[in-house]
Amino acid sequence: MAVPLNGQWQCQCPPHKRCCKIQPSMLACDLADLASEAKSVLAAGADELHLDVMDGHFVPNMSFAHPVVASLRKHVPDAYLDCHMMVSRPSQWVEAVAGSTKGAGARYTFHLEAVEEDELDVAGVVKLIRDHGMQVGVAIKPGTAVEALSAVVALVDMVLVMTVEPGFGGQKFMPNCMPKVLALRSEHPDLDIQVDGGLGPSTIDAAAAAGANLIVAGST
Ligand SMILES: O=C(CO)[C@@H](O)[C@H](O)COP(=O)(O)O
Ligand SMILES: [Fe+2]
Repeated sequence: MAVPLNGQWQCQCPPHKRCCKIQPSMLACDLADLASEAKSVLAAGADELHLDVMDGHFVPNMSFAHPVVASLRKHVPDAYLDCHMMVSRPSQWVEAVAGSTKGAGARYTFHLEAVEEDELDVAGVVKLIRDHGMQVGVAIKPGTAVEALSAVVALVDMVLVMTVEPGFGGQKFMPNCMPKVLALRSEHPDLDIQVDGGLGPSTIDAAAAAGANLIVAGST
């Protein structure tokens, strides 16, 4: 949890690897006023900014992409940018996103389901992201079994367990995804586990009890 300290927001978690963070999804804001919306959630204590990039192919919706992220970065040079890449062939955008997020740190979270057979394999995508200086997240959709992550979980910094079908904000939290969080947490006590979709006051407890420590919240 972040609290104000000497005019800045400081994380109060003990100095172990796992820390609880709230990551507002900027998809829910007035995108025509993205910079001031971002500054306002950071001033209110948001730990990181969650940026939902959608390509209209991997998901049936489009949002914004790296040119917008690059413009936003100039206004929030100190913010950690948590890029949730809902895109097909995730390796193709690594260089562009690395360029647009340069600064205080960024994570490139790609969907396991989006990696195509004729691009790099999953380990190759992870390496590419690291080689470009970003942290790595891997995401799974509600219908993807947690076992699909077994070969990749040791390679990444974070796992995102989607709690709605990716593509739209404002959907209902799917509690039936919690056993996946529980299974990951029991195997990986120090892993950063993110949940995304329908999180708010009435659902955050279930997610935290299952072991999620990174909470994305858009419409809430
Ligand atoms: O990735 C996504 C949707 O695909 C999310 O990040 C949503 O934008 C979260 O919004 P709420 O469900 O909290 O309204
Ligand atoms: Fe997201």
